[in-house]
Amino acid sequence: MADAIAVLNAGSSSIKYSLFLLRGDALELTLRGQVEGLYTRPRFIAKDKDGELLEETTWAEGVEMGHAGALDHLVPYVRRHLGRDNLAAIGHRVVHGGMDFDAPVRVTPAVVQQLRRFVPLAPLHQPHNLAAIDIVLQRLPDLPQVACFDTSFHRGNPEVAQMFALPAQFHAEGVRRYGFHGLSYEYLASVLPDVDERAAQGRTVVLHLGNGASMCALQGGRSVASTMGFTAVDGLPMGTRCGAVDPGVILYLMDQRGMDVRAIEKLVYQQSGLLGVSGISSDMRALLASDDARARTAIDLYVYRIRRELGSLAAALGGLDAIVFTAGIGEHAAFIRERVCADAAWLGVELDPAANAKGGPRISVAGSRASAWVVPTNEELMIARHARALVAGSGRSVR
Ligand SMILES: Nc1ncnc2c1ncn2[C@@H]1O[C@H](COP(=O)(O)OP(=O)(O)O)[C@@H](O)[C@H]1O
Ligand SMILES: CC(=O)OP(=O)(O)O
Ligand SMILES: [Mg+2]
Repeated sequence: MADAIAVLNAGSSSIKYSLFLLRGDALELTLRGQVEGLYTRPRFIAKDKDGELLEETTWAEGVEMGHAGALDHLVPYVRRHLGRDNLAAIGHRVVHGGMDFDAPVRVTPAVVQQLRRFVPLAPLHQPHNLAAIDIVLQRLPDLPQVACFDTSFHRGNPEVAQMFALPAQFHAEGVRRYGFHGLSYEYLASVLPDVDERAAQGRTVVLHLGNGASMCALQGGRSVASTMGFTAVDGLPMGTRCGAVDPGVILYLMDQRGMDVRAIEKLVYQQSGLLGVSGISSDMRALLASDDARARTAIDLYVYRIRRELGSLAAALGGLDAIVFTAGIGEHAAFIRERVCADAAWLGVELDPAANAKGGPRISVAGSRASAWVVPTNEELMIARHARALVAGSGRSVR
C-alpha cells in the first residue's frame, strides 16, 4: 500500500487527470489520461505509466458531455485504479488566482470563497475547477487539496508587462494582465535544461497551442511577457475564443446591437475563434481535415495572429534564441508548426521538414539561428510536484 496524489486539470475542452504514487522523494506515475472533446466528440482514455492504453471509450459526435459528465465517468475509474493505495492529496489546476495567489495553496473553504470571485474572469474554467474542489470538500473534508494557479508563473513579469493604460486605480484593484497556462510554462521551463541549454538559458518563446492558446516569452526560464491578459480570452484566437479584439467592438455591440453582458460573454468565449470564423468546428483536427474554404480562412487567421504575437514577444525579449511548441495543436499538428516556422524565418527559424513530420523534439536544422522544438507539456506533473511540496512541507503527515 502506498500514498498517492491525484491530479485534476480541467481545461476548456478536456479534463486531464493523473495518479502518482509517492516513492520516497519520487513521484511515480501510475495512471494518466483525459476526457477530451467535452463539447464536440467526447473520448475517455486511460494509460498506464508506460503510455500503454488501458481503456478507451468514445461517444458519438455532437454529444455534449460537459465537465460534470466527464467527472462522473472519471472518478469511479480512478477510484478503482487506486485499489488499496491511500489517496493522500488531490492537486487541482485553478485557472485564475488573481493578485493574491502567486503560489500554490492548501485549499480551505475560505480559499474557495476567495477563488469564486474570479469565476466571471474565467467562465470556461474557474467554475469547473472549483466544482471539483467543492465536491471533495463535502465528501472528504480531511483530504488535503492543493490549488495550483495558471496565473502564478507570470506574477513576476515586469510592471509594464502587467499594465493596461487605464487610470491607475484600476491597476491597483487588480485590473491588470495576468497571463495563463502558467503551469504548462513552468513545467516546460523545468525540462528545457534537459532539452537544449540555449533554449533554457536564453530568449525563448513557448507556444501553448491547445483548445485555449497562448504564448509566453521566457528569459532564462522566467516568464517576462505573455499573450493572455486579465482573462484567458485575450491574445491568440482559440477553439471558441476570439483572442484580442478592439474594445471598441464590444462598445459597438452593446450600443448598436443591444447585446448585454451575457450575450457578449457567450460570443467572445464560446462562439468565436476557430469555430466562429470557420462555422465548422472548434477542433483543429476537423479543420485540417476539411477542404472547405472557411476552414482554411480560420487556419490562416490563426497562423497570422501567431506570427504577429511572435514578433511582439521577440521584441519584448530583445531577440529570439528558440521557439517551443506544446499542447494539443502544438504537439500534434505538424502543418501548423510548419506554417508558423515559415513565418518566423525572419527571426532566424529554419525548419527541418523531416524532423517536423516526426514530431521533434528538435524541428529546426542544425545551423538555424533560432532553434525550434516540440516538447510535450505536463501540467499534471507540475501540479503533483507542487501538491507534494505543500502537503509534505506543512509539517503534517500526508496520511
Ligand atoms: N493530432 C492532432 N492534430 C491536430 N490537432 C490536434 C491533434 N490532437 C489534438 N489536437 C487539437 O488540440 C486541441 C486540444 O488541445 P488540449 O491542449 O488538449 O486542449 P485543452 O487543454 O485546452 O482542453 C484541439 O483543438 C484538438 O483538435
Ligand atoms: C487558460 C486556458 O485557456 O486553458 P485551456 O487551454 O486548458 O482551456
Ligand atoms: Mg489545457
